[in-house]
Amino acid sequence: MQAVRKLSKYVKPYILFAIIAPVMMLIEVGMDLLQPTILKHIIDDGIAKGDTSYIVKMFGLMLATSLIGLIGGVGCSIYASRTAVNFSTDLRHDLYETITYFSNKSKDKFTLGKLVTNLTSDIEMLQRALTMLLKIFVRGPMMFIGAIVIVFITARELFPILLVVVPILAFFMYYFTALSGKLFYKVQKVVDLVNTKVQENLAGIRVIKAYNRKDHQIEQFANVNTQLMKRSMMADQIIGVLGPLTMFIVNLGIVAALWMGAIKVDNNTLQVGVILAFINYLMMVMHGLTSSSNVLIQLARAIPSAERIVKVLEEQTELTSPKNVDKHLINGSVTFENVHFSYVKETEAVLKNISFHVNAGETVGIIGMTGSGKSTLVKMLPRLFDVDRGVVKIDGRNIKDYDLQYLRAAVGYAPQKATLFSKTIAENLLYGKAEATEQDILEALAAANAQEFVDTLPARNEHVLTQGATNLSGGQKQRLAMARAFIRQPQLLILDDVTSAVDSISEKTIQNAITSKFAAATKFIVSSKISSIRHADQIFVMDDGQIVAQGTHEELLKTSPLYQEMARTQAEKGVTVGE
Ligand SMILES: Nc1ncnc2c1ncn2[C@@H]1O[C@H](COP(=O)(O)OP(=O)(O)OP(=O)(O)O)[C@@H](O)[C@H]1O
Repeated sequence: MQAVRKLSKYVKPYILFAIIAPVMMLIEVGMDLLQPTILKHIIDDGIAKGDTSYIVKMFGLMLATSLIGLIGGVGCSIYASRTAVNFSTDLRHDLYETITYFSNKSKDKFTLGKLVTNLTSDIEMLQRALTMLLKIFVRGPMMFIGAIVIVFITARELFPILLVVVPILAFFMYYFTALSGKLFYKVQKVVDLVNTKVQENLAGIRVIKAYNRKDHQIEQFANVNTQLMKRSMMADQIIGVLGPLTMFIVNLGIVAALWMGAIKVDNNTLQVGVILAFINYLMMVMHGLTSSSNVLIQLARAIPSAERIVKVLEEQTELTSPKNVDKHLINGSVTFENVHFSYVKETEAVLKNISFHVNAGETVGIIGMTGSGKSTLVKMLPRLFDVDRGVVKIDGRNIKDYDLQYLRAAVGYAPQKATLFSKTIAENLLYGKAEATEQDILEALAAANAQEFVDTLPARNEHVLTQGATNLSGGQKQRLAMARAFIRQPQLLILDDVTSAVDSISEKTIQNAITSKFAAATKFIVSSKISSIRHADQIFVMDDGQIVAQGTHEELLKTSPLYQEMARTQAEKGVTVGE
């Protein structure tokens, strides 16, 4: 419930609509409540007495109240949906923004499937709940209370029936409403699982096909799908009992009213119109209660959604950016002092006691076994993750003391996995530098040795990439990702294993371009190939989260057994280690 209160601020800008909607609903309910009484008068004072002009007058009144009720109902629907749609649009916007600013740790914590559920079905659930709340929350109780009061005033002879029927109805409504909250919470959990599975399977569809795991994946999906089916079925069936059950109780009430009424009419102590009006009001009592309970069920379903959304909105980004810091020009010298880092708290560190200093403009090669922490080390520079212990400094200043945006603007980072967007090549490069000119784009593409293949595409720079850039080869993707880092003209250039899928001739061209065009930038080149880093000013050899050796290519060939081993195996495999 606290989550609902926290989200109520999103209704505030539309508070006027949110007030008008229930007021309009009051008008509709008021008119609805008048109908049975008018009917009673038509029967008892008009038809029974043969007073035609009275009957016509009452029909006119009935029509007028119906029309006013219609205006109230339509008005309520319009304003309720205006409030709810605006509420959900604003909330979706904020949620999306929050997720965009998530730290990588937060992104790993909330799975993609959960975040997609948050942005789609959770918000939709809240929108529906709000619409119902504004439309029906007034209608239900008003109709319920109004009908009871009118029966007490106009059909007191049959009032005892209400005294029996209403508590029974109320008990069942309460019971089912409480139950539905628990049931739908369980359903939502499986919806998360289904979304995560869909997301994962679709993203990895090529691997699944290549490894002939289609049947296995379909079977896995079928399992979660069956779980969802079972839980949804259980929830729907249990909640589905409520409707017929309430109708049954009301029917018993009608039978009792007819029986009691018939005796009283026979004794001339009751008029027929009163019985008819009572039956109508009894139905209204039931509708009032059912719609109130429907709103409560919808709210109960929306509460877990609200809680999940609030959890995302309140996720503390561990990365904080200091305010109003002076933005002196970044030169690019880098110092790591006793840096420790682990992705998951209380697990073995991925970076252990890393210390080094790199002068601005130097090239650092990072090589090591798979999983030794190379990518993790370079991710500390643009603060994709923050160190657990120790300090990372740029130009002698702790990177946490830099404005985050400013710091990142100085870094050109081409990650190991070339993530490109389903936009044109030019637009993808503009992610690196929004204000880049056509000339900048051409130069960046040339430096990444990508111009040649881009020129062969029919629309060249305007060639639209598919989602995940599946219409490019691995090496082409890597070259575009590199061009995106180059176009920034960064002070710190980080290339994380970006030439693994690039042929050796192209790699040589790229290396030459980096040396000539980015002479002033400090360059971190992660690679598993010695040929990619052998000219670096310093090479770090990493093993199990530590820098186990450091020096130039020639020095390491003499001093580091691990480096020697890598050089030997790469030479045996025919990988060029030297020129
Ligand atoms: N997001 C993450 N969450 C948890 N653990 C992670 C995450 N990313 C990497 N790791 C773990 O951290 C360790 C170091 O990973 P890292 O990617 O830095 O290695 P690497 O040396 O770059 O490997 P490779 O050469 O295979 O790219 C590995 O054991 C890996 O499983």
